Amino acid sequence: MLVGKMMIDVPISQQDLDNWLKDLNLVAEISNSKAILIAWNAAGELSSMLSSDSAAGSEIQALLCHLSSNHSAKTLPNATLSAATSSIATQSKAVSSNTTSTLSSNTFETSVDAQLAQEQLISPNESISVLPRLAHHQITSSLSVSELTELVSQSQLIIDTRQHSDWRSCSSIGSVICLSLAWPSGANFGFLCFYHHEAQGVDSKTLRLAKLISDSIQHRLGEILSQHSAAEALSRGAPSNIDTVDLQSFIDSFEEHIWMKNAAGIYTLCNRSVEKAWEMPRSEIVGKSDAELFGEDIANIFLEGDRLAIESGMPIIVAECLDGGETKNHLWLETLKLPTLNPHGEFVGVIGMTRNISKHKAVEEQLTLATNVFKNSVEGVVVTDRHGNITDVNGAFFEITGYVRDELIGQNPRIFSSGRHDKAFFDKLWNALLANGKWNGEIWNRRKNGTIFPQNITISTIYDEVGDVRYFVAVFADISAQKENEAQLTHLAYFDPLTHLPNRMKFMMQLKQEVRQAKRLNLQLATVMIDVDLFKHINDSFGHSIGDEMLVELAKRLRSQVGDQDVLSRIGGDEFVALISGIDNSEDATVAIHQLRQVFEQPFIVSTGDHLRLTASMGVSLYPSDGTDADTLLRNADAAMYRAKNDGRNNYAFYTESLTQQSFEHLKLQSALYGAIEQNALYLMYQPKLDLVTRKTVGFEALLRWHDPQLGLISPAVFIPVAEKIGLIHEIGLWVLETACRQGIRWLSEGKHFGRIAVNVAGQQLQRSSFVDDVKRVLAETGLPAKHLELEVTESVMMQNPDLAIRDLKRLGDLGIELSVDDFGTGYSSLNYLKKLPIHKLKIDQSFVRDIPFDTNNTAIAKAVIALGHALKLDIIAEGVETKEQADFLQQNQCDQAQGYLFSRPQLPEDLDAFLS
Ligand SMILES: Nc1nc2c(ncn2[C@@H]2O[C@H](COP(=O)(O)O[C@H]3[C@@H](O)[C@H](n4cnc5c(=O)[nH]c(N)nc54)O[C@@H]3COP(=O)(O)O)[C@@H](O)[C@H]2O)c(=O)[nH]1
Repeated sequence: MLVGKMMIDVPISQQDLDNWLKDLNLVAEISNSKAILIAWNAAGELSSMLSSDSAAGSEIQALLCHLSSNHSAKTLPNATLSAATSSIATQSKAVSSNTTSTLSSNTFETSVDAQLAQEQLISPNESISVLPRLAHHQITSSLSVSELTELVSQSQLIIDTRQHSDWRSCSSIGSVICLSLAWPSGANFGFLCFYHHEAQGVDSKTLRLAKLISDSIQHRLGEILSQHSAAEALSRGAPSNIDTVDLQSFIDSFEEHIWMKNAAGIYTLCNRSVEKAWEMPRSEIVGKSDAELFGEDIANIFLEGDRLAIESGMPIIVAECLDGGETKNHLWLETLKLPTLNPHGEFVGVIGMTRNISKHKAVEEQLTLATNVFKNSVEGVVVTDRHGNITDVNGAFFEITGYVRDELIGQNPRIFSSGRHDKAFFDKLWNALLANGKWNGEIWNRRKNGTIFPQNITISTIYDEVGDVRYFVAVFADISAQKENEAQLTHLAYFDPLTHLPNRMKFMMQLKQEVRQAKRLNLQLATVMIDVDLFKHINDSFGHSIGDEMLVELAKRLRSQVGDQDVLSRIGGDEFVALISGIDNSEDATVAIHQLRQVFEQPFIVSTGDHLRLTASMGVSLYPSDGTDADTLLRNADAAMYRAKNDGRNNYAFYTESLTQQSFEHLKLQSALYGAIEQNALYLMYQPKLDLVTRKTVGFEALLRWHDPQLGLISPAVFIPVAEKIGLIHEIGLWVLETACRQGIRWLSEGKHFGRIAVNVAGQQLQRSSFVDDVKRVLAETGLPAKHLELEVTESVMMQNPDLAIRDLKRLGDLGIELSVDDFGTGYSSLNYLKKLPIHKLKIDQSFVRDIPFDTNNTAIAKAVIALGHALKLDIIAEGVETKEQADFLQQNQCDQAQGYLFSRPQLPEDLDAFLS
């Protein structure tokens, strides 16, 4: 059975109020008590208040406060309580504005004064203010009328409030009767109280009288409701009987499920949608209860919704979820439940209109899920509008970037720019994003604290219904740790953990790359395999940790001996391999080997304090002569190394055996050259230079000679390049200059005229920044006037760095030294530079002098050089003149000077008297 306690909004006439007040006064008088009637409208507002004693305001207030505080103390937290007095006054105003419920003379007055009086009357005084305050909403909604009535009916007759736990605090009331008043349907109307300030003041007789009045009022309420319903129906012009067939057709036309249950909860009506949804015909639905149709669990859910609607007395919307079991989806229903009354105001049942909102719920669930994913994602998420302005970011984003929300909303993501990517990168990104709707890649961005970090980021375009760009969503992960791990793994994969040198795999990659480049640029390479001799003995005798120490130190030493462009790798326990690039021939490789071998000259001082010595065997293969691919080069270097080992260790070998021989020669030469100066093995010879017209001596060229006790006479054409390679050329060059200058001084002191002594300057000498100062110092130290000195610099050296040459040669020229371009015609001279160079003379290379005047090419070149030199106002000297024909030709073609075997071979100074005047 459904129980209805709805609020009913039917106005009460003044006449009825007056009559009820009279009854109240009468009983109050008979029983020597005070009476009060309080009524509510459908909105839960105080609509009528009748009192037998207009002066009993504080008692009424206490009564109200007591009832409400009693309730609110149980159900409402104090924090929800708000100032009450004005609210009660407002209620009074609502009462006064209702003309049908105007209060009689001994009710509260409706005039403004009376309202004010009432406001004062129910304003909190000292004693009341300690009670919880009564707010409008507490009476009207939080403390519902039904609850209040329930409280009232529970305490029908309290003869001594001090003995009653609920009433003990209400000190102004000694005894009280409270009766609830209801409409015929059971809906609350209000309540009736008789009270006395003393205990026992209200007795059972008063109770009987009160019940009489209560019954009378309730009876009258039934009549009022009937009259009101009839009048309403009349004014609407509604038919008294609804045609049920038409009604059925009407409700069948709705998609929603429409049904009606009577007061007993039995279905009396349903539409076609219900039949379809419940998969049963109307005949099986009508006449049955929810429990009969659906079983107890579902029935309870439906009945709970009905109960809420009936209790509230108003249409309500309830959402009901029916469990679809494990295999099926839940069914979500949203039902508008409307409690209905008959014309007599009696509850007759509930009308329901149900929609299936499962789809809506599913979308809602998806949204909740998406929101939670967004919030809780460990990846940073940033959303921008189509202009790129940030509209949302998630928590992970803050954690990763260090920004807070307010700093980001409305900003453009370019504030994270690290500067690592150029415009072309972002152009590509945007093109992909706009063309494909998606872009994924790695970006370096900047945190708020300025540090930059790598992200793996996916940017997606979100379009609206018409396909226009609405948002961009970027989801990214900070991959700093991943990058570090990758770098560590790469290092582990490609580098030796002990020495941190590239390992075999890395070496092979580099070797392959170098071979490709050497092929392209026509270069040569040397691969040097280095195997430490008998390293096992070190490990066995001193332990592996000492062995490791020595390998680390050895790696360091070897690394310091190879160039920045060269590669040094540890490919095995005691095996290293060096890749030397930028070599022109096997001699260059020999020089590199010599340098590598030097690292074994010093002992290795290990942590035990021991001074240990190592030697190594080395094998060399050259690209392209010993192999044109990486594998072959390494294999052949290895084979050469084994040959060196077999030859007694502490040795080296070229893969091509003849090169090994050459290399040994070269090394011998190299070693011998180191001691040549100290051993006085170097000396100078002088070759006269003559004026071609007068045939008089104009000078001598100083030519270096080396006679080694073991190796014999060695040509400067052989040892000067070696001296350059091993860095001895500066020392040797200075010795030549000093020796030539001293010879000049000697001749001067002997009164011999020699013109100028010409000294050859190697390229490396000129490149040295101290060269000009060195020359000045030698002139100063020897005392030779600069006008007796000439320096010969080859054309190719001058043109290597013409700007530097111009600067230094000018300084030398300013001293009074004459400058000649040696081997002219063998290199490429820029005429532009040539005319800027502070030079005095061009020397036609002997290769062009040979066979003139018979060789037409050389003849033409010689003529051209003479013409060019003269055009630049330079003297021309021809070298290597061996025949009279050559001399005649040169003379006829205005060549100024000549030197060569025709006139004299290079000779010792004491043999040159014939050329000195
Ligand atoms: N940096 C230095 N280079 C030097 C020095 N001394 C010599 N050199 C250079 O070595 C190259 C070889 O020199 P050399 O063997 O001395 O040969 C010179 C002459 O002896 C030779 N010559 C002279 N006349 C004739 C000839 O009629 N026929 C012929 N076949 N050879 C002849 O020519 C060389 C001249 O050299 P240069 O005038 O310098 O071109 C050589 O390049 C020397 O420059 C030194 O102290 N420092």
